[in-house]
Amino acid sequence: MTYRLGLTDTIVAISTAPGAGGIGVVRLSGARALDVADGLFQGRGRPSATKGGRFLFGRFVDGAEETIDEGLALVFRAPKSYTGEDVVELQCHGSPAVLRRLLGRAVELGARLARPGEFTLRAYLGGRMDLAQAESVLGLVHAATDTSRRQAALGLAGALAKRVDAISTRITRVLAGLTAFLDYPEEGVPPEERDEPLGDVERELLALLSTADAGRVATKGARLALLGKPNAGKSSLLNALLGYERSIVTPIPGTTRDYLEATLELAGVPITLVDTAGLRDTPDEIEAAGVRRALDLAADADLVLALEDGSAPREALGFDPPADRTLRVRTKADLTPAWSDDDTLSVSVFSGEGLPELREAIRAKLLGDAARSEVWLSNERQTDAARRALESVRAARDLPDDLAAWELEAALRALAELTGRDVSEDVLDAVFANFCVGK
Ligand SMILES: Nc1nc2c(c(=O)[nH]1)N(C=O)[C@@H](CNc1ccc(C(=O)N[C@@H](CCC(=O)O)C(=O)O)cc1)CN2
Ligand SMILES: Nc1nc2c(ncn2[C@@H]2O[C@H](COP(=O)(O)OP(=O)(O)OP(=O)(O)O)[C@@H](O)[C@H]2O)c(=O)[nH]1
Ligand SMILES: [Mg+2]
Repeated sequence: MTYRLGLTDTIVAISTAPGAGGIGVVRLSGARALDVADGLFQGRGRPSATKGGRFLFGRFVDGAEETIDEGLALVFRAPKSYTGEDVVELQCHGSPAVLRRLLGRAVELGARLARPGEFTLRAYLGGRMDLAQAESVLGLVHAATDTSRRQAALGLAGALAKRVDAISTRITRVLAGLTAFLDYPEEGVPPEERDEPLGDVERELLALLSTADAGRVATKGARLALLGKPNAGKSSLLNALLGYERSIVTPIPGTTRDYLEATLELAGVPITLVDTAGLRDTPDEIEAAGVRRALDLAADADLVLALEDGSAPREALGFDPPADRTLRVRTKADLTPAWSDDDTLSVSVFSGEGLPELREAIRAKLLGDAARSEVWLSNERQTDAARRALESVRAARDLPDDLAAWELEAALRALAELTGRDVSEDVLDAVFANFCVGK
């Protein structure tokens, strides 16, 4: 399927969520939107005779002029609309039956059902937003937490494109200098016109790339696995973080056998907590399977909480925690400590001590410095483009002027791809395929 086909069609879709709602919206966009609206709406005036930015009250009628529902027709005239084309919104009562009849009537009158994301695709192709903004629309539609909503809202306002454009401008300036000097190779470009600005560009790209993990975590959420020896207090900590007794706790080592998941929101990030079987060698086949599973879960987790009982003599963890994504936790801090360690957070689920610090440490580990950054890279497509730009800039720094110019051009292309000024149809297909119909 390619999106470029059918761009002259007038499209229609139900834009509100499925199910009953106070109000439902059917949206039309394209050259014939006003005609189609004329054919199914009867009010004091005709949509085609209405100025942009105005609405009409009336009734929606079927082919036999029977009333489907009463409601509003909102008229937007090209180019002042979401898509940049003529748009009519039919706002009716939000029942699936009404919405389907309206949709069917619009199709009878010549509109085509919109594909997922097609309204936003038209807005993009019409130059009303860049690709990063279109992805932010998707982010806003799917925002599960306030952090992801905020990032998407910033993206929609063009914050990412603005930051990328600033980087591109610096590269372009260096490139212009290089090109000017290409005719006089014996002189060479002075460092303040080449090495210094490229160093700045490299640092800016690195800073931008450091936000990618946070962007991914904010949109997709993170998985946190609790690991440790039997009786370390894993299930107790899971329950304490959740605020309810999800997992069985007993004084008997080996209580948790299969893993168990629960979700919560922490620092605006959707988190899946995974409780696992205590790590030990055991002849019990079921428990041993649970232990193997625990190790697999740790390998896949975004963050591992490695728990050790602070009230008992310290023993080996029983596994190799992944260094860059582990937080070490000393449990049962309300009891007399048997050991201590500066790199370990002490918590007690009984007294509650250390729990706020643990939440903060989780937040810092997942979001890092990005929490302070204004804009984040929010998906793999954007991150990949930024990474390629960085590679080219780095390569350019070590190359003679003529080859460096070639690399800088590649960096500029990668950045243009990031904001979507230079993308292939395949990329567009991939981006918009994730949208829902009506967006
Ligand atoms: N009813 C409704 N609500 C909605 C949308 C919509 O399409 N319909 N949106 C869809 O995502 C979002 C708002 N986004 C929009 C962005 C631009 C225009 C628009 O018509 N812009 C014109 C006119 C501006 C003006 O009159 O000042 C323009 O920019 O030229 C409409 C919606 C969220 N709420
Ligand atoms: N005093 C004290 N006891 C705790 C604390 N956390 C857990 N315990 C006790 O330690 C015992 C084991 O706790 P669990 O949460 O079941 O430990 P686990 O790591 O899930 O154990 P397995 O499922 O067997 O691997 C229970 O008796 C808990 O009440 C704590 O903070 N303080
Ligand atoms: Mg347990």
